[in-house]
Amino acid sequence: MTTTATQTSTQPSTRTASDPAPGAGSRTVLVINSGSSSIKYQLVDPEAGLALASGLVERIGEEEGAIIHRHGGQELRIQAPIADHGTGLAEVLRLFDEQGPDLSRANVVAVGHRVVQGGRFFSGPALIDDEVVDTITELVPLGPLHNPAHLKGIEVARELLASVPHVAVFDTAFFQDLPEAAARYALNREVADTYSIRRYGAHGTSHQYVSGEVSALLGRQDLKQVVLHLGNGASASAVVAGRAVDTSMGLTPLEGLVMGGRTGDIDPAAVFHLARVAGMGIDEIDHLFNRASGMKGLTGDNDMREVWRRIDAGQAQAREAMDIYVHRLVKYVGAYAAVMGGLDALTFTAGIGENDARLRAEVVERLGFLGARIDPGANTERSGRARVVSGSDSAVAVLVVPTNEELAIARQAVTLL
Ligand SMILES: Nc1ncnc2c1ncn2[C@@H]1O[C@H](COP(=O)(O)OP(=O)(O)O)[C@@H](O)[C@H]1O
Ligand SMILES: CC(=O)OP(=O)(O)O
Ligand SMILES: [Mg+2]
Repeated sequence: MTTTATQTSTQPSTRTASDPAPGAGSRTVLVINSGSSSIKYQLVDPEAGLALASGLVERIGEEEGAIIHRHGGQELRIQAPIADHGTGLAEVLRLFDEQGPDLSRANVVAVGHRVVQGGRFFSGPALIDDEVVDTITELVPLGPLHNPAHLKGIEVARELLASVPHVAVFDTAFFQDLPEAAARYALNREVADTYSIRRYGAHGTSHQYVSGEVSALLGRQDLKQVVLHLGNGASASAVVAGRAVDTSMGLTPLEGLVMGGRTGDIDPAAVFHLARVAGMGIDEIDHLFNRASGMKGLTGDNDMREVWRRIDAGQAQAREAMDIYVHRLVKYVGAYAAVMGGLDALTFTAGIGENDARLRAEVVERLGFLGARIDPGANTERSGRARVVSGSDSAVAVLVVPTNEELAIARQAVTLL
């Protein structure tokens, strides 16, 4: 295990307190955002929009894991293998004990848990009890990469922080009342209804938060918006006047855009074909589509920075993979503009959306037919702040808005107290 401590100024988009002690009487929420191979966390003062501490557990289950814990302007980095999400979270709580801030003195009023798949059961945050845990467990087949991680996190957190309420905030909640034409597949009605097969979407907490920030930034509530959440998982949403009208993830977070390791859209007949002709089993195909495809399956690496390095080194397959990624994005933005009958604002968010100026420029260039024009200066600015990156001659406002699922989760969690 190696440990390094450094001064840091890189922080999530929640303002970070240089003085780690929350103001007298201010309430805080500990938010746990378990991804497929990582845990992001923040200790948040939801009223002030202030992160008192934040961090990240990376590469869970791999040979070389890492934990980054930030608070009071300090960043502590620990390198060690992390077996699973339960171990990772226990380690994070130990770091709070050892490095601070002291959770017992931080007036923690709730623990907020991100849960990707809530199926048709949750249209808002839920106080976690055994019944809610059972429902999240039943939904594992519809959130195979995420719900098992959330369950581990919930189990460990409820055990170690037993005196505060735990709240689940679902990625699917924002999409619960999608128009039926967007949510229902043209699958046999009886089968679809018996097995609850419909579009549930995901990343909804992020799409709701980011589209709300865009409305505030542009000073308009009636916007027709497309939000592109481009992280390791990636999704697009169409939002009209604050309500989601379509989204690219479907029954599970597999459908839609090209992702780090997931195919996104693919003809379901590929499944029949691989089973019949290649003799593959259903779990093998699941792994192939969910983990061994996307940018990783096309180039050998799921990190967009590495894909660009390979493009710059002249690797044709990497350039082709980027073309597939961009093509899919352009297709979705065009389709959603048609669905909404126009497009006022196009926003990029999450790890790739926020940081990859080159990708944004390529996508906006291809959307020139809609009148979209990038401002190269604003696009390549490295401030990390929410901003408009389109030119003054652009018919569509193009923006970069850092997502903050943790702050949004904290704000929703306190509504239940
Ligand atoms: N400067 C950058 N340029 C391009 N991609 C980046 C950059 N920084 C981070 N990323 C991408 O962001 C991804 C992670 O995004 P994130 O939203 O944290 O995903 P997740 O929540 O799914 O883990 C990484 O896979 C990496 O490809
Ligand atoms: C739903 C989903 O894909 O989440 P993430 O991007 O955090 O893996
Ligand atoms: Mg994410």
